[in-house]
Amino acid sequence: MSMLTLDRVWKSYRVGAFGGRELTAVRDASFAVRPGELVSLIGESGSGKTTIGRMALRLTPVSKGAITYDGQDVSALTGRGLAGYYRNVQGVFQDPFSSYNPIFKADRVLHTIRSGLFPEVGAAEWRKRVDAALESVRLDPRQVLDKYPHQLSGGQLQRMLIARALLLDIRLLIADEIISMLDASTRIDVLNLLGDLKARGLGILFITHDLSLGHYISDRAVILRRGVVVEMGPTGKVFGEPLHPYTRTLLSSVPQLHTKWERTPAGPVAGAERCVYHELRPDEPCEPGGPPALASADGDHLVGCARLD
Ligand SMILES: Nc1ncnc2c1ncn2[C@@H]1O[C@H](COP(=O)(O)OP(=O)(O)OP(=O)(O)O)[C@@H](O)[C@H]1O
Repeated sequence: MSMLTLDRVWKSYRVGAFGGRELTAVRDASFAVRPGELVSLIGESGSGKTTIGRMALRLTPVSKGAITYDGQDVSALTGRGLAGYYRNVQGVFQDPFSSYNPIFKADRVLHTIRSGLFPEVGAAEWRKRVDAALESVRLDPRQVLDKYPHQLSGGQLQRMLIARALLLDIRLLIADEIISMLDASTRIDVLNLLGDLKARGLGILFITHDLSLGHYISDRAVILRRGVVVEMGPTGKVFGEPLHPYTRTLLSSVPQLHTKWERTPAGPVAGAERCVYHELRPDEPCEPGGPPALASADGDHLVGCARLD
C-alpha cells in the first residue's frame, strides 16, 4: 500500500500587486510513494517540485485534490493527528545552514526532540539513541557533537538533519534538493545513505533537478514540467525508453564531459509532433485543459500528452 498519495493535486498561488493574479504551480498531479521506495521527482527550476514537497509537509495548503498518508487526508489533520503525521513524515531541504540557528550548538536539533516528543526517555538512553542515529548517517558523534553550525561542513549538517529525522523514527522522508549544495564526493555518500535508509523500509521522495542523480538511486521517476506530470514509471523505463519529448529533452541536456551544456529551451519541446499519449488514446481531445490523466504505455510506465502546453 502507498504511504503518500497525491490524488489530482493542484496548487495556485496569488501573485502580483495585492495578489490580483493567480499562478498555477501544480496541475492535476497524481503519484504515490510506497514504503521502502525512493521516488525521484524531477523537473527544471520552477516546475513545482518544491511546492509539491511543501504541500506534502503541510507547509502550504493544497488548492484542489488531496494528499493522503496511509489513506488519511493530510489537509484534514489537526492536533494529535497532525503531531502523529510529523512523527512519521519529515522534510530535509537544500540549504542545511538555514535549518540551524547559528547561536546554538548544532546538536540542539537532536536534543530538542527529546524534550518535545520523548520526555519519558532518560538522558543516558537519549544520548545512546543520538549516537546510534549519528552513526547510521556515518557521522562520528565525537566529531560533530558540541559544535556550532559554522564549525561543521554542509554535508555534516545535512546528515545531522537526516539523523534528526531518524531519531523521530520516521517512515517517509521528503528530501528537497538535499545534495545540490554538497561537493561531489559528499553527494555520493549522502546518496548511498539514502539507499541504506530505503533498505530499512523508509519511503523517500527525492526532489531534484539533476537527472543523473535522480537515476542513481531511484526506483521510480516522476517527471514534472511546468507543474504537470508528463511521464512517470520505473526509473529504468523512464530513463531507458523516455516517451515524452520533454523527458527526452531533459535527458539529452544532461551535461556531458567535453561538451558545452545548453540549458533546456523554454516553450514547446522539440519532437512534440509525436505524441505517444495520443497513439494510445487517439479519441482523447487535445486542447488546453485537455487530457487530465496519463496513459499507460507499458504497465506502470505512464505518459502524458506531448502537445499540451
Ligand atoms: N509562495 C509563493 N508565492 C507565489 N509563487 C510561488 C510561491 N512559491 C513558488 N511559487 C512559484 O511557483 C512555481 C513553482 O515553484 P517551485 O519552487 O515549486 O518550483 P521548483 O521546481 O521547486 O523550482 P526550484 O528548483 O527553482 O526550487 C514557480 O513559478 C514559483 O515562482
